[in-house]
Amino acid sequence: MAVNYRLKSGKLSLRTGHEKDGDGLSKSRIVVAGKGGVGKTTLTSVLSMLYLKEGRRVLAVDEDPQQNLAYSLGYPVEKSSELIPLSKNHDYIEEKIGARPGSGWGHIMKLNPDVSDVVERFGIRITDNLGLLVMGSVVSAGNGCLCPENALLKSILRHMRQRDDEVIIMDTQAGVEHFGRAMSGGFSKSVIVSEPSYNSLSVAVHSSKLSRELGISDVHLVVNKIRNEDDIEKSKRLIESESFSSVHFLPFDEDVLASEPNTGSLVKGTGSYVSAVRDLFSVINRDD
Ligand SMILES: Nc1ncnc2c1ncn2[C@@H]1O[C@H](COP(=O)(O)OP(=O)(O)OP(=O)(O)O)[C@@H](O)[C@H]1O
Repeated sequence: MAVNYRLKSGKLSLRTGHEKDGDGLSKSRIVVAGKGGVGKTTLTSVLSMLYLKEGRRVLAVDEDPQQNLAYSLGYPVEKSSELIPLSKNHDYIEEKIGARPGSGWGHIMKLNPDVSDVVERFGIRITDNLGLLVMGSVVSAGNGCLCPENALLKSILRHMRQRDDEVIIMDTQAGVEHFGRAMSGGFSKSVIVSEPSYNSLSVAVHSSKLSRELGISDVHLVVNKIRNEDDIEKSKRLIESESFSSVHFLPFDEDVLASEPNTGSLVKGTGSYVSAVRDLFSVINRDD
């Protein structure tokens, strides 16, 4: 099956805010976005593991309310009650923002608090080189509610410490608010995941435009769960109007479903999905 097709019109390596550490290794910050259920968490997890295999440190950030990234990375499901997202940690929110969620109006909120301690205090160490921060999200009718939870999440992305040679990779909820937060947090690349359907690709094209408008211009598209050549041809037509840094087609692979919830076994294998993700991995890191 054809995978990792790259659009001729695609621009490569437009980057902003891309830091290098003392050894010249890139301090990448990657945001993974897309419609619900398209495969964002699985991909975030497999990419994280590929970075680990290269000897990099990874801080995986879960901004998806489904909160499945932990299990996908190997955190025991039996310990789920210990996974409290930061958006629900009311004591920390009050300590940093000066207001408790749900405490009503009339408080003066600190909008730029020092949250550089967040990874040390609340990060979950899954392995020596793999940390996880479960952010959670704020469900609100409109975008960007001015509530203490949102103020905290925004500050965390802006100020969380990134260690030398560490990659930060963030799994997001469906929607677009996270691009604003990611940009203010210095994210340099977005990986937009879609299925090969009209609705899903429309969201992907819209997300790509927003990502660029909000300052993240290195945008890679992943069309996941490809079952045949028709899926590829249809997808190419539907994304014609948009230019991506690269476009990748990942096959539908029963092994992915069988591996749930922990993607560890996938990465050890040579199945069609993980092989295609390895190609994606080398393209998104090509210029780092
Ligand atoms: N290439 C693939 N082949 C087969 N199944 C896949 C593939 N990629 C992901 N899946 C399956 O699709 C389902 C959704 O995947 P995942 O949870 O990663 O998506 P998501 O975008 O993070 O979802 P949500 O938005 O609900 O958090 C899972 O059951 C996963 O195993």
